[in-house]
Amino acid sequence: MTAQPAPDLAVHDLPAPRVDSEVGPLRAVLLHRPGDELRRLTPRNNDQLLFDSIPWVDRAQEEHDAFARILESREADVLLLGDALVTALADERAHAAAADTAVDRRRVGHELADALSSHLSTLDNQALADVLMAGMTFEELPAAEGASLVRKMHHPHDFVVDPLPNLLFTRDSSVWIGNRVAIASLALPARKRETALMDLIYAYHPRFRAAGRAYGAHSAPVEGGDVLLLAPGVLAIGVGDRTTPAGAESLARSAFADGLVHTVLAVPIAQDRATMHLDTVCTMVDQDAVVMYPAVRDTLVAYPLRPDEDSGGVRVSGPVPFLDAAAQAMGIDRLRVIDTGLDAVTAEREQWDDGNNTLAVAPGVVVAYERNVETNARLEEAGIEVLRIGGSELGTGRGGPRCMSCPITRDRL
Ligand SMILES: NC(=O)NCCC[C@H](N)C(=O)O
Repeated sequence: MTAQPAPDLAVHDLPAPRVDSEVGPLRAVLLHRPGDELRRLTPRNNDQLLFDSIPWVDRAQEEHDAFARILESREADVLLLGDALVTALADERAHAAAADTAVDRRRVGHELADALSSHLSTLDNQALADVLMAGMTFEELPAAEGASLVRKMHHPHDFVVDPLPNLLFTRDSSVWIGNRVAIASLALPARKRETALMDLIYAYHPRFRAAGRAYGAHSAPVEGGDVLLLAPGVLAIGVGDRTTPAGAESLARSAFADGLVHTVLAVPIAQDRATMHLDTVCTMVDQDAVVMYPAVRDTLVAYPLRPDEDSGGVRVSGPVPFLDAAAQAMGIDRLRVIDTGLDAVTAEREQWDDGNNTLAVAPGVVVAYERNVETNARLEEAGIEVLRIGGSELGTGRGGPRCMSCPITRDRL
């Protein structure tokens, strides 16, 4: 079996992939509607799978549907990752490669690996996509497959293929810079396999066939939540819990080599769960404005990187204050900071609940979680339009509207 042809896609009617900023009007975006992978979370595995509690899945889906509707109401075409994966699997090469991305021989042993691979190859596109996203337990593997020692010794509820509950955070696994896509190299074991799924989608979905790649999925870790396109030609890359210095340097090298940017600011951030990515403390809300966690406002620094014309490599300077370096690279007098400026406890609570993690749908218009009442009020006082969404269940994975979205096309400013 079993790749079935994809339905005809009117790919030419869709806006061409291209992202030059954080705030240009959003025209196409990749989201992931949370599904059965969230139903795998238990109090025993949620820490390892990077969730802080057990989400109520039906409600999470409702919250996510409302998020998608808001983006559509602002003229953004919403592509769902699950649909994109099924479409990609319609290509026989993707279907054949998919089993390899799911079968970990070291873990399941050679006997079972072969049986599992051949079982996966018999699945239709939708069923295979479901396993790739939601994983599979030993008890779900048909009894006839692989009566191995590994199978006998595992509990029936153990995973033979791990679920990927963090697919929800499409921001982290790929990033568009100009007309190229960088597939992230995710740092933690719970998310590493997301890279392989993004690789299949970008290689085999008809919509992305012409897309060039930047960086390399097997380079040092870079996660998209750390990558902010401050202005055309200017990237900020957070370096901390997830993205490593080597990852930032290798993305910079690649973006310079492709002529996508002229400056990269490598920005050290604390290696804590609360600040796992740069976009947990700072996101752009307008062409010249960010919302920022006050605790980092005056301490954030940057190491500016520029192409070294002589060596063809990367020249580094700094550290210098982040806000100054950003304004200079962006060619503006100053970067306006809407700091959440509240009392320290409220600011800390709202930062934890992704108050700083907004998604701009146009300059001065952002989507934000409604629960961050004080931060949203400060944004509105500063003239930013705030489109509120519920996130009580979505937020259990510690990510907000920016984390849950990968812009594919934004209009140029
Ligand atoms: N850009 C982001 O901050 N993404 C949120 C990712 C949350 C996810 N549970 C993780 O720990 O990777």
